[in-house]
Amino acid sequence: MTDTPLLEVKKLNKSFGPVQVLRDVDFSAYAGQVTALVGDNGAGKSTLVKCLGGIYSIDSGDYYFDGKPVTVHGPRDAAALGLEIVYQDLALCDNLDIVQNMFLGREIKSGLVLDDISMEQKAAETLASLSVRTVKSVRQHVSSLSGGQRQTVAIAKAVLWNNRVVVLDEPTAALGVAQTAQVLELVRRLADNGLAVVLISHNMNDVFAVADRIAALFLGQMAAEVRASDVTHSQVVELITAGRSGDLGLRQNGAAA
Ligand SMILES: Nc1ncnc2c1ncn2[C@@H]1O[C@H](COP(=O)(O)OP(=O)(O)OP(=O)(O)O)[C@@H](O)[C@H]1O
Repeated sequence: MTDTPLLEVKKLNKSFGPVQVLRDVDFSAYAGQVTALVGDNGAGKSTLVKCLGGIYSIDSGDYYFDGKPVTVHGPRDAAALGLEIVYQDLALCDNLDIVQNMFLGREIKSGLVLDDISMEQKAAETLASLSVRTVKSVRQHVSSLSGGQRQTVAIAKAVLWNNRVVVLDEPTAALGVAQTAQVLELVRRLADNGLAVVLISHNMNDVFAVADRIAALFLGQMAAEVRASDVTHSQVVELITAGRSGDLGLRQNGAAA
């Protein structure tokens, strides 16, 4: 495991009008690792990832990618760095098949016509590289897929474009037990393939099943960034609900200390 972050923000601040939502937030994501971003409702998780993805401009703070300072002024800048966010609503088109969804807006063309064979091959290769076996045909319409399969397609779409950081917003929120297990396996595989994965989750079982690191936001401040192996479920719950955990000692950043 490398200890140099692929993506890092320092002292990030973000307000909406008079309301300061993120205060001096430090956050890092590492290649080959899953970083769980946890926090109560309204703690600032979505706002943080939208700042990372250039959807919200930041008020102040430093953004580093591959150890170098970068400026992210919009989603295109984040996409150019290789960062993709997979939102809860997945933004898939029901009336299109898997290949069409994966290449939507970025179709491969041969001259003026769509190169369906290349796109089909690449879609199938991407799913195979992620060991996805639940999808029978890449020509299946997305409307016919289960929730877990849809999540899988959205994640595969995110990795198709050589992204280096993939942010997953509650990927198992709407799934049953078996599909949750499949999606978590996929999340783990993304990291094992070298991607930096950021997993927003409220589910402690999911977090401990796949995360290498846990970053806990509390009322817009980073309460702690810790290795998952260094903390217990109840310590993380304390960080989420109280912003601190009495017996975590110096490893936490001390937002509410
Ligand atoms: N566009 C906005 N304008 C004003 N306030 C906002 C805006 N977006 C978010 N907020 C506020 O910022 C705070 C953090 O919201 P955010 O959605 O980032 O939290 P979250 O941790 O993702 O919560 P949840 O788990 O419920 O999705 C909340 O108090 C929210 O009301």
